[in-house]
Amino acid sequence: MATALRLAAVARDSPAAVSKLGRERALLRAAARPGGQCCARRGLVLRCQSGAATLKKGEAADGAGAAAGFTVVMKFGGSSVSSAARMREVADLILSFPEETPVVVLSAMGKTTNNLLLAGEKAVSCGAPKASEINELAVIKELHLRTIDELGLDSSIVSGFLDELEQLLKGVAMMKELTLRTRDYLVSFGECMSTRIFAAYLNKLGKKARQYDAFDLGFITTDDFTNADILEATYPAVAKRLHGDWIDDPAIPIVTGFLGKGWKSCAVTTLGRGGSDLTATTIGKALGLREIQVWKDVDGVLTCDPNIYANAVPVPYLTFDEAAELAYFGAQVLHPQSMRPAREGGIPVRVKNSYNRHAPGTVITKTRDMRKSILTSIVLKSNITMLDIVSTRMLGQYGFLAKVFSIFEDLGISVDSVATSEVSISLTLDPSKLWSRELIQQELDHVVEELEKIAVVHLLQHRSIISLIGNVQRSSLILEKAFNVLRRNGVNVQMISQGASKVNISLVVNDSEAKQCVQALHSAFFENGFLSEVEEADLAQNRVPVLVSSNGAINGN
Ligand SMILES: Nc1ncnc2c1ncn2[C@@H]1O[C@H](COP(=O)(O)OP(=O)(O)O)[C@@H](O)[C@H]1O
Ligand SMILES: N[C@@H](CC(=O)OP(=O)(O)O)C(=O)O
Repeated sequence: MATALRLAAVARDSPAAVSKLGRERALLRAAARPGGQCCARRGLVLRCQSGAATLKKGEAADGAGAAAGFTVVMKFGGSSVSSAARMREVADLILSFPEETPVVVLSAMGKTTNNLLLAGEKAVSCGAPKASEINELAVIKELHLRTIDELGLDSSIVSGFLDELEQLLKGVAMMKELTLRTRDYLVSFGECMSTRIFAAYLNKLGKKARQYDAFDLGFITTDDFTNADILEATYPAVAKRLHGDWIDDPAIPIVTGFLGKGWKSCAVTTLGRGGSDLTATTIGKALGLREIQVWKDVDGVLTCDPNIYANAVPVPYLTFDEAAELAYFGAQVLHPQSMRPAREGGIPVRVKNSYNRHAPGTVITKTRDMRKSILTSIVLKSNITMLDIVSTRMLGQYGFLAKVFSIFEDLGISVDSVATSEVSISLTLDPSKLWSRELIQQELDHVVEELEKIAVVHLLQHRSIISLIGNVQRSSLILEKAFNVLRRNGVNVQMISQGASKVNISLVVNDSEAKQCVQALHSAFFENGFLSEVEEADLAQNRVPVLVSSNGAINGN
């Protein structure tokens, strides 16, 4: 009966989960294995929580936050909590919203994740006696101990983790090997320490806080180490735990971003770089909260990457679809998968600047007013690989596309943008793969080898995808303007692709000309009065305002 209820809750939470019930059943059995409430932190395998995914009757994931008093998720990235001063600032920011009862999600401090990865890589080849001397280990120790000291906390909060980290690096050095599983365990130290420091600091300020490791809280994932997917059972498990703890003893939850627990391995997993955004939106959906806030070091989602072009300006509103495309095509500001739970839960996401808290930021919702919108943002993904595949079969022979894509399927490589004709296909390889690993030359050679059995293949490297995220109804105008700019700059576009949702037009150019293209496109679309010219023309033609939903459907005229 309890299992049936749990499955019903999973099914209600998301109809898509129904198809996964077999796996969920096994997962629920795994979650119910004895092991106590508390996961053993030390060691690569975590004990499974007892009844992690149970829901009592009437204890729905939807609205559980409201019942427990939680109102928002506030996620702070590494840049927001990079020092003691920043932790003070973030605590002050949270306390400046006394009307809110937040669930707080934190990333690792500053560049700690990068440093942990570098330390792991160095450990593989440095030899066990030298593992303690790895420079990045010293940087991590110094940062965390200094932060503890400056916040007036007890060093025992992190000293056990720092000792264990050193032991782990020695182990890697002895084995001369860093598996993906060990890599995930290694990087988990960053979030485990930042959240403990911050929770202790809030408690010191007199604001009751409770630290949670996501892998202990109910974040259940696939076992795809370094790029795990969150499973449906996570939602009721997280809701139940946060809700229950709040009822027993109210305290602000401080949750590790980025981490989960593999459903088969019971080991620590990570959600891909930047995965704390996904942790935040998952909690938002699990608790049915009013809003999900992701606090960054920029004034919201910008018209392009400020590192590529400093004149980028904030985009005030986005749909979930626009934000997802933007993230998927390489805008580092959001994790590519993070919009999914927010969209499913219908919960607005607000991207804010923790260094400039009064800036309005970007609000991401299902629909938005598109009256004045033409181009929303320009995204650049460099160093991608493009394949030109021309069939050696006769014109009109069917099955060519199927054959090509079955080769990619067999080799486990995802394809991203595609343009086709009767006998040829141009495609780029999925940049989301690059979040977790580089496609190595060997793999590319193998793809070409397989494809050459049915086609003539050209492998083109050092290409960039420029993605124009914009208004569904204005694609001709966007294309006209973009091609004008590119022609004036002497750039030849090598591939064009417009997805079915039409919020994204992708152009492939050479890496060497890509930055200059983005700058020229940005100044043409956003800086030279183009928008007002179009607006005036629209007014003259009496165009009617439209709303566009996140799936691209047009509401209104
Ligand atoms: N379109 C964009 N809008 C805003 N920031 C962007 C964009 N593209 C890239 N970025 C980069 O993303 C960074 C913020 O994301 P991230 O580093 O994940 O923040 P955090 O660590 O605070 O979560 C910015 O500092 C900026 O350099
Ligand atoms: N610390 C992890 C997870 C994360 O989300 O970080 P950030 O919020 O700083 O992008 C990373 O660096 O990937």
